[in-house]
Amino acid sequence: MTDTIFALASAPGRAGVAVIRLSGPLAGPALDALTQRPRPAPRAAALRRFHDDSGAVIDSGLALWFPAPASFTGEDCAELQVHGGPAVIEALARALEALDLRAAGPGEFTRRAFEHGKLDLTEAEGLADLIDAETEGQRAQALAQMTGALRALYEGWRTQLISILAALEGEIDFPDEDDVPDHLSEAATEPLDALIKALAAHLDDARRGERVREGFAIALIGAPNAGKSSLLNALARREAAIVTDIPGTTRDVVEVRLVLAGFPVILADTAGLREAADRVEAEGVRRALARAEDADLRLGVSDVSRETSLDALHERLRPGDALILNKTDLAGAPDFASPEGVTAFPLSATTGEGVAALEAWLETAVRQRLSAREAPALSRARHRQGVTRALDHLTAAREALARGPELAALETHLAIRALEGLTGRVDVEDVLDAVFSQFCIGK
Ligand SMILES: Nc1nc2c(c(=O)[nH]1)N(C=O)[C@@H](CNc1ccc(C(=O)N[C@@H](CCC(=O)O)C(=O)O)cc1)CN2
Repeated sequence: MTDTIFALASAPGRAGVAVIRLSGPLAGPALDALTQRPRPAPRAAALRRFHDDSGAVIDSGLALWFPAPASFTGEDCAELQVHGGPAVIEALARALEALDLRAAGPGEFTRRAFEHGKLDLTEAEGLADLIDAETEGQRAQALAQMTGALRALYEGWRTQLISILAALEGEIDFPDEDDVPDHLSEAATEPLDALIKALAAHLDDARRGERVREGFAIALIGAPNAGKSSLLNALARREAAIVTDIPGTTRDVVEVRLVLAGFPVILADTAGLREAADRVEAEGVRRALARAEDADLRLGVSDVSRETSLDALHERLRPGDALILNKTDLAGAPDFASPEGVTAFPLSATTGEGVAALEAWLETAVRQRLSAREAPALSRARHRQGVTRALDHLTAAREALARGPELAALETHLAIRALEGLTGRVDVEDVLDAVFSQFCIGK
């Protein structure tokens, strides 16, 4: 028989109310034993006293009963909404253990919901992301995924592939020598081409969904003492990085997290780019360059009161990046050209003059690059790998068509399997373990 599990579903610590959730065949009997009263009507809250095995009252609170299959997990479930004190929760946990229930591990409730078909793997991931969401953009993306946006997309592709596969298999079973190429082109070529296009477009999204989930990376780069750390502090509105007038003060990468336009942003200050004085600084410069390379957007910072040529900095910037002409308080309005597609911002990180204009521009840039589109975005490396694998098999299927249906059918079948791995239709035990172990206890 399946274990019956319980867990604190609300956050641990003192709180107004704590929610303890039960799932499994003993949920109903445990509720009866704790309350010593008739079970509440399904999904309706009832005020009850909760007793331990000696009959002593632990607390009074709300009891809820969710009979299978109409529950979050699809099993019999119950909820105890009690006073949120650590001793209350501890005493209830001991009473539940005495009734043969066991404490749940991370993600166990959601895993049971998945196993009972209440949600697919992408929806479970969306639920985990919703719990982790700290910004509005993350919340909106996670909610869409939790309510089936990616599931619908991947299941839709799978359905189309199944009819393509049926056409190819029909061709294998009943070959019609005369018009095989025609038949195949009608039944498979065009739909395959359309799907290849759709999967490629889904992948070619500048990693938008992953950026929303993990953070949009902005790197500050420039010569030593150009004012990168001062700018980081000005944008973070706190003294996150050490600022001195000694060139080479920042040796490693310093990160701050910001929210711009409702999206998470990781702003990284890096070591100044110059011939390093020692091995530690050299490593700092190497890390600075690597960070600049990987960032979604670069802010090239220059000191216009001292620097005479920005050529070296220009080389590191790409269209869409910004050139910061810093220290206008010392130099006045600077006269430097910026590379093609790079926006220049004269400002003073110390006085704050011009910083608001940069902030407004950054906010627009992040919004433009990360805002939701009509089609849902893939949000994890797992999705990217699965869709890439499906696309590779579809491309192989398309190429194989010219040589008859057999190989094309095999490759189409493999593409279907790749999509089924994404939604969790085919059990991939290690993938399930990886997904559900990221959940908190009680979810
Ligand atoms: N107190 C409490 N609040 C909560 C949850 C919970 O478990 N308990 N949730 C937990 O995540 C979220 C709500 N999600 C839920 C999802 C499905 C069902 C559920 O019972 N589904 C049944 C019946 C649906 C119906 O009555 O229409 C089903 O799908 O069959 C309950 C909560 C957020 N708030």
